[in-house]
Amino acid sequence: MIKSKLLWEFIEGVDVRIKNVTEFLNDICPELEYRVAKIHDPFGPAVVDDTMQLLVISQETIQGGMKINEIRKANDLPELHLLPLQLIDEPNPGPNEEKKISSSNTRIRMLGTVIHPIIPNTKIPRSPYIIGLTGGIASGKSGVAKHLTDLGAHVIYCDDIGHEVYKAGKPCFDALLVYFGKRIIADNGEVNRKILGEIVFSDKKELDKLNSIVWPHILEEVENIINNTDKKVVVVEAAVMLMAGWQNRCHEVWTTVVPRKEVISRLVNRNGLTEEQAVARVEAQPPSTFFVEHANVVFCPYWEVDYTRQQVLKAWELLQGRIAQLHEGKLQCDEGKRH
Ligand SMILES: CC(C)(COP(=O)(O)OP(=O)(O)OC[C@H]1O[C@@H](n2cnc3c(N)ncnc32)[C@H](O)[C@@H]1O)[C@@H](O)C(=O)NCCC(=O)NCCS
Ligand SMILES: Nc1ncnc2c1ncn2[C@@H]1O[C@H](COP(=O)(O)OP(=O)(O)OP(=O)(O)O)[C@@H](O)[C@H]1O
Repeated sequence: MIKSKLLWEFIEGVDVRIKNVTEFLNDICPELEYRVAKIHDPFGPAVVDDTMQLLVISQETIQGGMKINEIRKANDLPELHLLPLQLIDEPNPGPNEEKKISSSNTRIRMLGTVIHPIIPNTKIPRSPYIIGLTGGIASGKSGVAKHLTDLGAHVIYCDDIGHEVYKAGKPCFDALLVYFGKRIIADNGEVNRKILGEIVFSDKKELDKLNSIVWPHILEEVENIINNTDKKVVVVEAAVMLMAGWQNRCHEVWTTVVPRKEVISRLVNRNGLTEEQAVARVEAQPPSTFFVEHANVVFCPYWEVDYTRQQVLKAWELLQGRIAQLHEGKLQCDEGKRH
């Protein structure tokens, strides 16, 4: 049920939420007798429990309360007295936030902030500071990367490097030709990515092989660029960051998430896929929760572009504070050379 909610990936597991509710109830009234129930549909025990008398609801869920009474009636149970509570206004709603106090607003406000603590990476030099930017297909990574470029970061696009490393004459070209054969070579003598894509995205074994050939060369090129930049912050944009284990070469991982429905509609509009093909592409990838679980900072490029920019600006300003702390010695990182 929670998957229909905005930024549901931030919602804690049901057991944690039950524990928090229980602690809250104990805190405000230790004598209270209560039972906290997990619900798997919009009604829960309210439609079957004959000991219940009263249902406390919010003004916006009155319809739900009436539906519960309808079902109780059909189940030969007495109707519940409905007690609607007034909604409390959000005193300072930001753009795209709800006008009432709500947990959606709390989740929106987490965007651009550190949601999982940053464990100092002592295996890489402290400068430049490396951000791994990842996320699912069409989740807005490139847009976020562009805002970061505007703010002064050096952005490395791994998709582009991936295309470069198997250009004719480059290190991976022969290896791909030997393994996949002439069928992947276009008339102009270059690798035909459309054909290669069709082969690897329909066969995991082939994708693993392609990755094993190409990833070490992408990483080498990324390290090369990092070693030669004069920027203080480098952003490595890679959809495959976490699958390739490149986060170990970063100080932080940032990710983008947008609702699944929106991703599918972008794939249909941007990539010209049918809805069925778009769903298949999304399902072939790790779920959005995977990216959020592994990320320190999350963006949701779902609304107007300027609002994405605001999320990125917030993250950037907070990042400057962390980098300053690192240089004051409050956070630890190795001084040594990158390897
Ligand atoms: C499979 C290939 C030939 C498809 O080329 P094509 O031009 O059609 O797509 P493009 O490179 O622009 O990638 C589009 C998207 O596909 C996804 N994707 C690409 N490679 C992979 C991969 N190895 N594993 C999972 N998803 C991938 C990403 O979401 C990416 O943003 C090409 O992506 C490729 O050579 N991939 C292997 C190298 C790689 O991992 N590159 C990604 C580095 S981030
Ligand atoms: N805030 C936004 N509002 C509306 N559309 C957006 C927004 N951000 C991105 N888009 C659109 O969504 C699509 C995907 O965005 P983008 O290319 O940045 O994603 P991506 O994660 O880099 O994609 P991929 O990895 O698939 O190349 C683009 O067509 C872009 O115009």
